[in-house]
Amino acid sequence: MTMRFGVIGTGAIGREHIKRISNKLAGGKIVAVTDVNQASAEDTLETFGLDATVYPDDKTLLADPTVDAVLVTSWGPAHEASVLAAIEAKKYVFVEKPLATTAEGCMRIVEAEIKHGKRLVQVGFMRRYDSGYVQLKEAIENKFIGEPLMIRAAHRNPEVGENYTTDMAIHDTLIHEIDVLHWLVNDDYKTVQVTYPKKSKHAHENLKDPQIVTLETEGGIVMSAEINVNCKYGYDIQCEVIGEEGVVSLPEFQSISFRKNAMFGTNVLMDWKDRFIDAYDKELQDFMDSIKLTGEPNGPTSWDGYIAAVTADAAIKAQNSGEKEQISLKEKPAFYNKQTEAVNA
Ligand SMILES: NC(=O)C1=CN([C@@H]2O[C@H](COP(=O)(O)OP(=O)(O)OC[C@H]3O[C@@H](n4cnc5c(N)ncnc54)[C@H](O)[C@@H]3O)[C@@H](O)[C@H]2O)C=CC1
Ligand SMILES: O=C1[C@H](O)[C@H](O)[C@@H](O)[C@H](O)[C@H]1O
Repeated sequence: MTMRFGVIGTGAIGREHIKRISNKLAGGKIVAVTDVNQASAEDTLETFGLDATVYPDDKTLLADPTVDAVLVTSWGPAHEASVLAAIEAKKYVFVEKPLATTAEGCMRIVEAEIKHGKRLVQVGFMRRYDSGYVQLKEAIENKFIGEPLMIRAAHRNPEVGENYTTDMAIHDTLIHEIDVLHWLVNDDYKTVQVTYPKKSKHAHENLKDPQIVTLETEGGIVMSAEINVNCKYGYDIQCEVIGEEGVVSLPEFQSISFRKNAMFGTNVLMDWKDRFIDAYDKELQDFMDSIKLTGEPNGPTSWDGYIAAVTADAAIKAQNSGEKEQISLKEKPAFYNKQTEAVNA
């Protein structure tokens, strides 16, 4: 049975997902698209050879009985309304981060999903499908390094535009580390603090860059995450877990090495599309496969989206206070307690 997708937001990642569902993954088909920029939606039909209907907005797209599931790949502030409308329409939803831009918005989605009675939503925290992070989690779970004590992470972009703000470093960029780091160690966050090293000359006037975010978990693990969005040299994601008896680190992205002009080196990627290309494929294939197999998606849940939103809110508070801020989560509903493994990790 082919899963028929409607796409809400045909921009950069929306097009990446249209391409992979149409040309690479098994079991999906794009049957509907919409974008507030209608020309963008129209353009996808020819660009990707889609046999799909262009709708004026998410509501009319969701009313299409041939749509089984939607991809919410619009701007973050638009996610909550589209996800709630999809749940109301009893459609499966794959939503790119953030689930919603506020913790309250995430809770509205959690409550709507619980009221519906079964999981419909998967959040696009794709790093949980990245083979490097999966290997880190296996090493930790197998006690290969003993108990994890500390984590050092870095999220480096080559550069960002003038529209990129200091708080985006948290809710748009570091949100990936916020989700994946507590998942790695299976521990809840307790506090967060933000410090600002010397400002990079490449950071625009109104941006504090780089930033160092220090997270502490309930179990006492201390995580230091560097956000550096004008590093110039590449798109570079680092993660090192220091344990009682050893250290495990993300592998460098696979590339040939070279010897030339008295130099020895390897290539560094410049774009997130390439660094996590396999993880994007796996998360969407798992979304389709697990729904077909169990009737529910089993990737990152709306509750994971809530945890990320609460933590990001506290980190943004810490950006402004300079203090160690508490991270206070509501009690996790039993509805989200079912442990699941990716169907095709
Ligand atoms: N998982 C990941 O690694 C990544 C996730 N993202 C997330 O994906 C989302 C989209 O990001 P990009 O594709 O980079 O942005 P983009 O700006 O390239 O595309 C967003 C599209 O959504 C459309 N749009 C905005 N509001 C809409 C609405 N209410 N209804 C329909 N269409 C609407 C815009 O016209 C635009 O075409 C963001 O939430 C972003 O955080 C983006 C890049 C990477
Ligand atoms: O979600 C993303 C991308 O995946 C990159 O990791 C970030 O650097 C970017 O800011 C964000 O939009």
